[in-house]
Amino acid sequence: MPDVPLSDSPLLSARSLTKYYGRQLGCADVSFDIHEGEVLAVVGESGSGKSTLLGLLSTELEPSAGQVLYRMRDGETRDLLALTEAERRFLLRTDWGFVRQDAREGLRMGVSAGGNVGERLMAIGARHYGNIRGAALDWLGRVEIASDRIDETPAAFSGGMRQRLQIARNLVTHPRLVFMDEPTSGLDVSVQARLLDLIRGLVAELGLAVIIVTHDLAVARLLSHRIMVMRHGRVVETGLTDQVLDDPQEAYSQLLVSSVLAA
Ligand SMILES: Nc1ncnc2c1ncn2[C@@H]1O[C@H](COP(=O)(O)OP(=O)(O)OP(=O)(O)O)[C@@H](O)[C@H]1O
Repeated sequence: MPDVPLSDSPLLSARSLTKYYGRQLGCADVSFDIHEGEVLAVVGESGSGKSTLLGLLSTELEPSAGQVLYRMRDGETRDLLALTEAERRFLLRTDWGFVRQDAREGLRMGVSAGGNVGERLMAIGARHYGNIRGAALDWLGRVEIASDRIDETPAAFSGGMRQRLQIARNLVTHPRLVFMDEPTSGLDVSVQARLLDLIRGLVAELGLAVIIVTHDLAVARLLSHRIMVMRHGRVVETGLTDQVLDDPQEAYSQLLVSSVLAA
């Protein structure tokens, strides 16, 4: 578990977030705070509402009720629903990252690796080709992608490399908050371990706040300070990761931890 000093006021606060898809409940009454430098894992079985929650927090989905408050870079805390389109774009392009399970959704598959990283910089106004390429090279190095692959498209990359490229693309703008949706699922165990190591190192080094959705409790254990267990769209239990995993209080969390449930 990374050891990072935490700041005083929350970076993001979810307040009674609720989402219905028609009559189908996505998630209900979810509230929590996250601070800079803090990693929160959201765990639960398939259909428990994890992706819905991530969609609400990142403004991809509109809540049926509740709100998300976010402390902007100027220090002002804002209701995400009340942001202008330009402010929302700034968050999505600069202050937030989003690492997706399927790299094809998080990368531009027809654009070179260097272009994938450089594009995020250009979106925030970088224009100097040499600087952009330099920053892209630097970030490819940090995620352990050899510099001679910079002009290749991610279509030629392995699953692990694609995820590392997604990380570089997201982190190049120095976001404060990164959403991760099952970033290591579907990869071989050894590739997963290397990726988790990399994520863990970068998160600690950069003091990132991360909200990571995972069905894998080992991933939650390795990366997160706090854990939130969800079931049927509701939060069942929340607490420090080691406490919840070593001594779950709720019957459902006990089942989840004891692997009785296929999470
Ligand atoms: N677009 C949608 N339309 C209707 N119902 C949806 C939609 N998206 C999700 N749901 C429902 O909302 C509930 C929560 O789903 P969600 O995808 O958030 O769970 P999850 O924990 O992320 O699951 P998974 O791990 O399988 O992605 C489920 O009952 C699901 O069927």
